[in-house]
Amino acid sequence: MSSLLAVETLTRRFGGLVAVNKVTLDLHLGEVHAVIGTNGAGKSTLINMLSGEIEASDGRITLNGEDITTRAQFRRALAGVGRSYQRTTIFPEFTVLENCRLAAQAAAPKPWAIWQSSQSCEYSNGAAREALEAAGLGTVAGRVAGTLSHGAKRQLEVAMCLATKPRVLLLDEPLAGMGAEETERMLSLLANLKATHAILLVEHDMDAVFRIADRITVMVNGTVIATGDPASIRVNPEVRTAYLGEDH
Ligand SMILES: Nc1ncnc2c1ncn2[C@@H]1O[C@H](COP(=O)(O)OP(=O)(O)OP(=O)(O)O)[C@@H](O)[C@H]1O
Repeated sequence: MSSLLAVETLTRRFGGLVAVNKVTLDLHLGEVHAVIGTNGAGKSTLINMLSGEIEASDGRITLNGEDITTRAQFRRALAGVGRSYQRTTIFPEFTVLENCRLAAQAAAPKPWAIWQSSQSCEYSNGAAREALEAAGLGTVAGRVAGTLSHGAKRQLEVAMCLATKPRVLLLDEPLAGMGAEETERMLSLLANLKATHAILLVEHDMDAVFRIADRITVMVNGTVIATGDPASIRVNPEVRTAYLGEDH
């Protein structure tokens, strides 16, 4: 299977600290690839380099075989790399649909359309509605976003990401702060989305990761110590010692 997004020896230094050290991994359509690691392992830095928020110090990122290592963030988004954030990025006073519509418009193929009222923009409306349906929020499109539950807000963030029509989804802790029911909803959403997307999932909820991931990459201090399917990662002695502890 050819990879949609590939990372080769990707490195990021902050002064003397090597936050991400020669990381190599790839993302495939139809796969959830989870990246796990203790606090400070370099997971967010990795996602930030993939989305184009921060520059790589070294290494290469390719999207569909094309080198995008130095491509600006908005150009990567247009090319199909979408991300959600650890922090909530929605506008609480706007409706669910409006939030999605703004995300769609910002990533519209016609950037000049930003001057057009998003309400009357057919493209943004269509993309927003489609994304809300896919994220299971179709019935709350008219609700003011700030009144949603925490779990629904995280779903909205995924919907906003979907509204940009990405092929690659970079998800930074989408389950953070969720209750059991909300977690289930998000996991079934991800299971549905993976058929049409390549998904990178950074997540601290290990039970969820081991259930949903097709592949897991384990990072310690910026370096990948193991990559494999959940069964092989679960029994990997180095991973158990470095990260998982004895209860997995
Ligand atoms: N802008 C920055 N300037 C300097 N150091 C940074 C910067 N961003 C991250 N770091 C450092 O890089 C290392 C990796 O951080 P990063 O946030 O990527 O880890 P993480 O695995 O995402 O952690 P967490 O699970 O807590 O979110 C840490 O030591 C962090 O302090």
